[in-house]
Amino acid sequence: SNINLSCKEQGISVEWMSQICQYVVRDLEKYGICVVDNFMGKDRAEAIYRSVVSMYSSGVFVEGETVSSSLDTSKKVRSDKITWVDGSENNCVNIAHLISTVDTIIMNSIRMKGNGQLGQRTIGGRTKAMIACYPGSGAHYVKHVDNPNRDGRCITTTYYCNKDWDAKTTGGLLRIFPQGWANQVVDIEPILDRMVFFWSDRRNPHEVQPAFRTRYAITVWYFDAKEREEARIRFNRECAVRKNETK
Ligand SMILES: Cc1cc(NC(=O)CCC(=O)O)nc(C)c1Br
Ligand SMILES: [Fe+3]
Repeated sequence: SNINLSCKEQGISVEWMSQICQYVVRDLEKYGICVVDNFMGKDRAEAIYRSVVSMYSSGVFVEGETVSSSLDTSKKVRSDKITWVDGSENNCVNIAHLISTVDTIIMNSIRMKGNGQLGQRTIGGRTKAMIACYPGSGAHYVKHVDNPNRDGRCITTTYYCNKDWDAKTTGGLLRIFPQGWANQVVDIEPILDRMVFFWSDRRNPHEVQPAFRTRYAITVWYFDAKEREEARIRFNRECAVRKNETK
């Protein structure tokens, strides 16, 4: 089947792939969140870390849209710097492999048709990979929902490549407040080679707590085909209305 083909092409073991997909399907259905450690293997994870560090020092990162103009980072909604890659850029060969590995997992997990949420979904594309850098000194991201208004994004996948991260001293936890879990929170340390999958909608409000060391994360969002199409139709209709108004 083409699952085996894509695994062979990418040098991924079919056993590992089917194991991970079972975790993803089970945990997304049950908790709406799935954390997988040792995702790419230590060597490749450290190569990804070196790539993002060198990209950051080459100055390609830009400010994530800041709501408040205040320079004081504690008042900003978010203080990360971001850059978007599709994996073809130079020094991104390992990030390209990360993206294609997540693609294969998402496609296989959908095909496994968990009888719950995943079963009803058809993944229709994804964003590029957004590399975010929280430059330390208290950089954070306030509590938010990735997709509060049905823009099409259904699964958020975030990969961490921070070597020797110790959240006790450097903070930077991803804290998720899963809806329907009373006041339970899920604290996830952004450690090297950790992959997190979670529903992008209102089920998973989350924040990045202040980080006191440079913190990197690579995020790819996967679209639900139907929801994305409906969002596109709404967007085009709103554009048409706006055009009429300005006439
Ligand atoms: C640019 C952007 C990034 C994120 N990332 C996180 O929430 C934190 C993930 C982490 O680094 O642990 N979310 C949204 C809604 C936008 Br937009
Ligand atoms: Fe987010």
